[in-house]
Amino acid sequence: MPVSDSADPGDASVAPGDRPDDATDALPINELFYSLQGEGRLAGVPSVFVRTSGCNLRCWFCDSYHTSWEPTHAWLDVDDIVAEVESYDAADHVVLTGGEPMIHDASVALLEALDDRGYHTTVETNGTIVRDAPIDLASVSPKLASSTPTPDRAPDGADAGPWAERHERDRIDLDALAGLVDAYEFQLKFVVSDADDMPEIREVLADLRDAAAVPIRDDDVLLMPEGATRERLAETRTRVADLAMEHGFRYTPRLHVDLWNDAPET
Ligand SMILES: C[S@@+](CC[C@H](N)C(=O)[O-])C[C@H]1O[C@@H](n2cnc3c(N)ncnc32)[C@H](O)[C@@H]1O
Ligand SMILES: Nc1nc2[nH]cc(C(=O)O)c2c(=O)[nH]1
Ligand code: SF4
Ligand SMILES: [Mg+2]
Repeated sequence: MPVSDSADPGDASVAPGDRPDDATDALPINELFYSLQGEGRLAGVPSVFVRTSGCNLRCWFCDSYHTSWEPTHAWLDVDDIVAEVESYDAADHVVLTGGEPMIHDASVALLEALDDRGYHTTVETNGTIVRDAPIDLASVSPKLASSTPTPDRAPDGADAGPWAERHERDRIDLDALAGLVDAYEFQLKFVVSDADDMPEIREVLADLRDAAAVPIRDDDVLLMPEGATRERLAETRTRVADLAMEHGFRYTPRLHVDLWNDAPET
């Protein structure tokens, strides 16, 4: 279901002005669709994707530009989202993603409603916000320095502007990361462009192992090649696979890019 219509000015969240007054349990939804989980330890599992709009970060490479740099969405009540999810009869997994789904209070109500109906829930999150919700897999993708937008490195036509500083300030929050790994089944999914990313991954991991109460195994750590197109993935995936073997971490493909070139609703 394509549901993007109203445009926003592109601040951290979505513009409050276009939110219906009675929308206590509503979410700004950019798209809702049925596909295969393309990433991580559940890659290949048929899943319904609920993509919220609005993000507190601005990765230069964001493959969901219309939820971050230029957010678009329609406001949907949680009940209506659940009904749409239920219309995909074959699915028993739901992936809540964005944008950053954890910036929205109503994500908790949605996850509770999905849990009540027996769905397995994955939340795709940048790991900067912790909420208490029924999450079966916290798919945490901490953002490295190489994700920070700069005047030379921003999506086409976008102005990194104040986001360079803000993204850099907010992208790693060790307390939030520790809160997530302590509370939920988790995977840590790092977007990797090249070998220069590895020292920071090892540093974040060492700090997180100190901060967390639970063990973080090397196979909880996934290296995902940076690339929103087949062409770009062809440049990154083999070197990222080699890095996974060299460091003893897990590699994750991006099946939806291989299969559908990351077209909308895939
Ligand atoms: C669009 S984000 C939404 C969830 C959350 N904001 C986050 O970043 O984890 C979904 C996933 O796509 C990854 N991602 C975004 N752009 C990418 C790109 N160009 N190449 C590889 N992974 C990318 C993110 O790191 C995250 O794991
Ligand atoms: N097929 C498919 N799998 C995905 N796994 C995580 C995604 C996301 O954008 O969060 C995603 C996505 O956009 N499509
Ligand atoms: S944190 Fe996620 S949604 Fe936000 S800009 Fe980065 S990849 Fe895009
Ligand atoms: Mg995606």
